[in-house]
Amino acid sequence: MDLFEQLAQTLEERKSADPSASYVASLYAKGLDKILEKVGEESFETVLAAKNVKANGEGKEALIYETADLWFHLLVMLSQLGISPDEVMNELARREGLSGLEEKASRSK
Ligand SMILES: N=c1c2ncn([C@@H]3O[C@H](COP(=O)(O)OP(=O)(O)OP(=O)(O)O)[C@@H](O)[C@H]3O)c2ncn1[C@@H]1O[C@H](COP(=O)(O)O)[C@@H](O)[C@H]1O
Repeated sequence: MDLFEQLAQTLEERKSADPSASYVASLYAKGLDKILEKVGEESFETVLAAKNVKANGEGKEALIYETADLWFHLLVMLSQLGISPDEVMNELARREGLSGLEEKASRSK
């Protein structure tokens, strides 16, 4: 089992956990809008961290930290909506070897 699958299993288990004892359960209890707010916040923080690396060549650890926060909150969002990380992986696998430029050009044909 890979880390995403393992985490997805933990997130599923947290659906019946006490919100006062689990961060994930507290997010579920607050609802999808709160989860989406966290995804937006973590996306913004990831972009800021990446810009800092670009400007100063420093802060790669901060960028890794923020990216982990973002991936984690995306997994919580997917879990809340009943979508497994495997389904996203399958979509990426389907695209493997398909040039993004060719795919975009084929849309207008
Ligand atoms: N990977 C993570 C993980 N990454 C980040 N976070 C939490 O995500 C939150 C994001 O940070 P913020 O500073 O934005 O949080 P905050 O200020 O408390 O948020 P707001 O209340 O302001 O919205 C922090 O509380 C982090 O601890 C995580 N919490 C849990 N996990 C995984 O989820 C599992 C289940 O967690 P619990 O449900 O808490 O047991 C854990 O065992 C971990 O594997």
